Amino acid sequence: MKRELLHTPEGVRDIYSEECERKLALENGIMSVLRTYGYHPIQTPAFEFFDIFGKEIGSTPSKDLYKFFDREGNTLVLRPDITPSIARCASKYFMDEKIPLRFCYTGNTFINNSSYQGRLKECTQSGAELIGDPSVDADAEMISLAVNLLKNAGLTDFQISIGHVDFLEGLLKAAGFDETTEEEIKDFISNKNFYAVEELVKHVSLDPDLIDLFGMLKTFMIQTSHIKEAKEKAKNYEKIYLALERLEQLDEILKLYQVDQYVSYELAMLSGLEYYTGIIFSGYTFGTGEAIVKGGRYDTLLTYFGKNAPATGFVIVVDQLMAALSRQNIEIPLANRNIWIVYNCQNQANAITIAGKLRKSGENVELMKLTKDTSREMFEAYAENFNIKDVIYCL
Ligand SMILES: N[C@@H](Cc1c[nH]c[nH+]1)C(=O)O
Repeated sequence: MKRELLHTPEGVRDIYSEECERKLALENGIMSVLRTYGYHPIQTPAFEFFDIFGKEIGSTPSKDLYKFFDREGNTLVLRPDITPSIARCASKYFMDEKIPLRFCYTGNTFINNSSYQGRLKECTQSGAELIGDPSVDADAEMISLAVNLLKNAGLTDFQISIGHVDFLEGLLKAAGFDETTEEEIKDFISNKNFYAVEELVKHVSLDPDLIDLFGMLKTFMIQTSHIKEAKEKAKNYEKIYLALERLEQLDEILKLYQVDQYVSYELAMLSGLEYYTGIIFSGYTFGTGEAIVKGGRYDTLLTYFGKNAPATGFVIVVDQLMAALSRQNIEIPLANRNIWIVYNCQNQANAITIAGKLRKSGENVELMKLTKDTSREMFEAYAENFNIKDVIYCL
């Protein structure tokens, strides 16, 4: 046998035994909370036509997509993100519906990123999308839902950082920078090099209010009092003003949901996804450098599929949440452990009858036949390793 046959490619991994049970328990927990908020489950295919994730959509860059062809010569893509698929689905099946549509899902996404720092190329996301509601109430529902999902998973120490894409967009527009300078500034920001931004801004003659607003980019965990101050300075810049006002309104509603202690505001927040048009947010905790929550408002994405509907949503990155829970020693309660019935040929009928009764009463029963290669002692020893609830011998 070739040893390589046992290997998986870089960036993907097997999940088995208890880890797999924990992951499924976590996913089920997330989905049941999403159901309590009225979200309808939906499943879309793991691969789609290339155009669903094309450049205009603003999803993952083409170089990071897994692309392949079908027999007809169509270019297909393993989904890098599930939101465009839900947008396609909502447009296809609910084109004329005017009331809000709520969908929830769990599925795997595939991004062909560089393998540095052992990043996973296949991730499980559980998420929610709320389509057809332009209001700040919908933004607040998303964020409070994300907080409650994390709390329900057992996390206590986490933060959701919230920003608005129009704060930076508005600043860049008001400053009148050319495209290259805009890109340069965005690069500085994504590398958290705010001094370079200030240097650059200092050397052009800008309204002092705008310079102050640029200065706010470097502050993490902005308080609502800062947002008020910023609004004063943004009076002549509508895009920036409205973004700040939206954040203020959001904060009020998050207080009603009693989740305000888990959120903070970050005006320099950027996302790799270009389809976002409003509030964006991501969640962090100890034990993983990557976001455990990612989301935001995408009011124009559905128009690519012919439906004119605003929308917002988010995902919990299940693998990252699993990693964080494990590093924080937070147990994921497992649904039910197995009972083993160890039997020999003569007692097969009896073993099957007992197993049937136990299964009816809700137990998980695994039948273990004793052969010439196994012994009662062997099963006794294994039972501990496999975290078995009970062993019944029919011998
Ligand atoms: N699809 C986004 C998360 C999201 C869901 N809905 C809105 N945003 C991502 O993969 O990062």
